[in-house]
Amino acid sequence: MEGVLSYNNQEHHHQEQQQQPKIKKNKNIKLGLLLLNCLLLSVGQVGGPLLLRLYYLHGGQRKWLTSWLQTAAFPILLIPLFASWSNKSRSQSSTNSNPSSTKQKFLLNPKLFIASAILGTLIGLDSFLFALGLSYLPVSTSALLMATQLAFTSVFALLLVKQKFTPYSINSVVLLTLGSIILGLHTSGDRPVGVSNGQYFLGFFMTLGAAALLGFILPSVEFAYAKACKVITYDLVIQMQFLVSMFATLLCTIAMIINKDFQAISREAKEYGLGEAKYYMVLIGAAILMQSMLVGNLGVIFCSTSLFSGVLLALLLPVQQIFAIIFFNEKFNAEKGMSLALSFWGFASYFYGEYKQTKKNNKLIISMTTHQHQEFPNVV
Ligand SMILES: Nc1nc2[nH]cnc2c(=O)[nH]1
Repeated sequence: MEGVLSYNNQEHHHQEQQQQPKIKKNKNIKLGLLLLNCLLLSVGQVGGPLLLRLYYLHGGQRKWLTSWLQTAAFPILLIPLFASWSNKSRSQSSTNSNPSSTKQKFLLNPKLFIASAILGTLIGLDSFLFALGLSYLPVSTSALLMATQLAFTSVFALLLVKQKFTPYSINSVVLLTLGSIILGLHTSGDRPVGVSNGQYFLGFFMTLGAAALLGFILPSVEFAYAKACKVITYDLVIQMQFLVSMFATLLCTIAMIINKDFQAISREAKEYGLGEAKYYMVLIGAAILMQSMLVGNLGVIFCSTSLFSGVLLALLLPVQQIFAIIFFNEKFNAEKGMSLALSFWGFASYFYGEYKQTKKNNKLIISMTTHQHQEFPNVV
């Protein structure tokens, strides 16, 4: 008996040793994916709205066109999708493994398909609200209203995915919200020229609506992943991103057709302040960057949580202002500096909380494994 136990112990130890590098490798892959998605989200969220603003600044007026641009670059997702498919079929043919699984290219079940359609329609609507706000409001007011986005995300994350809050994450939400409010409170760049009272208030409520809607969408994505009844892989996430963007683009395309926006593009290009070629470059650049933002967003939620994605978006608000200072010669003032400092502090607080939690979880796993190993040496 003792021999069997010690044999099983040895075997268990051997398997544990074998699994450890695998677990570590998976952890590293997930960390790499998280960093990549943070980068995609950051580049898109800073650059995309700046290019949309550049479109409005030099004569662009089409709201549904700018909404459409926020998701229309979704066909570029076919590149990673085809790369992954061909990679899989190559590795399967080389190992001669189950050929039927090669056919399983479409990973979404009906539940996820419906979720993607609903989320896509909501994102299309959010894009319109966001685009309208961007055209009627000064940057400062827009930032002030966008400050509420993280609060909305936190509340919906609590309701939908039972997000656990720690003193660090609460501190982070408060600091980041405060940072964005300070950003909005400076009154220098008030109502843009040519914007009427009515348009100003429309922009105000539309931006608030966009903040609330995205605050709802982010935890809903996490909710959809959790309720999918399926293991969520990154391949599946890209397929979902493709569908979500496709449905959002469909909504905006219908609105553009009704509004006769497609016919207006060439006319607008000819009259654009920076010239025709730059007009198209701005549109294409905005579309690619906004797609990058969406892909990064859904990816960050997959690797982490919707709350983290909301925290990152809030941090990027003052960073966007810094880039506006660099590229649009906007003024830098004390409020912008203070907002940036508070946002970095909030972000650092969130990270420290996560770091402490991960350390605690790791300790718990180690002590549980050792305990289980001592109590049930035969259990692998
Ligand atoms: N609501 C909302 N929509 C967006 N679309 C692109 N960026 C944003 C954002 O920060 N908030």
